[in-house]
Amino acid sequence: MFKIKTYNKISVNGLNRFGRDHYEVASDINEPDAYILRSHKLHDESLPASVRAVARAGAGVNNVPVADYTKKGVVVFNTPGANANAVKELVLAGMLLASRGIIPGMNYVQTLTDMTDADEMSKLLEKQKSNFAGSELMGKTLGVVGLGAIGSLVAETALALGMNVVGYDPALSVEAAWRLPSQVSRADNLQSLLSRSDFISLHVPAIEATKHLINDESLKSVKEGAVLLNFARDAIVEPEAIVRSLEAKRLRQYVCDFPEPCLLSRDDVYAMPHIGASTLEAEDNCAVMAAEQLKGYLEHGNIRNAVNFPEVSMERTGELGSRLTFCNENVSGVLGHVLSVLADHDINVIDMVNKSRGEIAYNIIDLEQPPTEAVVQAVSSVEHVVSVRVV
Ligand SMILES: NC(=O)c1ccc[n+]([C@@H]2O[C@H](COP(=O)([O-])OP(=O)(O)OC[C@H]3O[C@@H](n4cnc5c(N)ncnc54)[C@H](O)[C@@H]3O)[C@@H](O)[C@H]2O)c1
Ligand SMILES: O=C(O)[C@H](O)COP(=O)(O)O
Repeated sequence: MFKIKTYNKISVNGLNRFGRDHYEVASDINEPDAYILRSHKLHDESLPASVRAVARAGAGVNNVPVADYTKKGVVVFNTPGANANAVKELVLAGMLLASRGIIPGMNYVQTLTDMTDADEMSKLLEKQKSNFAGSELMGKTLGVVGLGAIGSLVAETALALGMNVVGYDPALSVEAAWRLPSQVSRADNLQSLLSRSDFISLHVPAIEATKHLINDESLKSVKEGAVLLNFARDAIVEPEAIVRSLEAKRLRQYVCDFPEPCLLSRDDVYAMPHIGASTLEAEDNCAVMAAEQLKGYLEHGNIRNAVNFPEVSMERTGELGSRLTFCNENVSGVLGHVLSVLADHDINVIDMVNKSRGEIAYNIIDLEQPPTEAVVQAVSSVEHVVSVRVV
């Protein structure tokens, strides 16, 4: 029986993937084997020794102390791309809201509650509507910072609307580059993108390198009257610098999914309560993907879409309970040492895989027979071995 502790509201379609004959799933559970969560912040919480894996049903893992968990041999998963379409659609809404007098126009209409005559109301609205005129997206330039799962979809949609798209992503993966429409032109640096764009949309992770990427200095490069959209994370922008740029009428509008106190009560800020991924579809996609990844790891030791461990998977060759998995510090000699422990105990290896990522290595070894507790203890005692499981 595996125990899964949930944080946040996780889609039931995802949680149902954990068959209750083999899984206990609850928000309040002792000695869990794994967590499944969304934005709940784990930094200030101690981690029970029983936890072997954490699945973030979503993209950003800045709410998880990944480096610390890696040292403890805890695998951290996310669900790449599973909520990208939801965010893309909201970014599109954000661009439209910033281009047309939709919000002020609708707010104005709601002030006319004293009017009783429809003809009179119609005449008034026809007279007032010029106050809410806007402009079109077609022909404007969108700068996309970060061309991963969300950024590439935003770029594609903008092109379909007749916009020009310029992108900046110094860490672009080969896979992401293949996904990118060829019409996206490449900016050599952030300044170049900012100076060319009427709309700027941020789609980078919140990591040390992106902290306050948008600050007083970078905002100097922004084209006068540009709109900045931040559906990525609060930490990527310095909010006071945004306010200064809006006051100076350099930025025309800031549209974001991460409100902060200094941004409130301003007509030039449209702030949403972190709803980028809050659609039925995205919540299902993320939860199902997170659950399947956890199951693959807990039941078979396979790792798919971890942010801190290598991608490792191996067909089972032995019976249930005869697969040994372990992770170790990525130094030479550990695997050899473990294999000699197995040989010393007369245990034959049927199949194995060993992969590393940064400072960690991970191994799956299928054995001819289930290892005894003494064997597991002996493997756990090998220098640099961080954690061992039998599945
Ligand atoms: N508002 C929401 O509800 C919501 C939903 C999903 C994701 N997000 C946020 O959006 C981020 C991106 O999500 P994604 O699914 O596209 O992730 P992703 O990993 O597919 O893409 C991120 C891209 O950013 C690039 N990047 C990294 N550092 C960069 C830098 N300094 N400058 C430019 N590009 C850089 C990476 O190379 C990658 O291509 C997430 O990390 C999360 O913080 C928010
Ligand atoms: O990084 C993400 O996937 C988003 O910010 C979504 O967060 P949520 O799952 O809390 O809505």
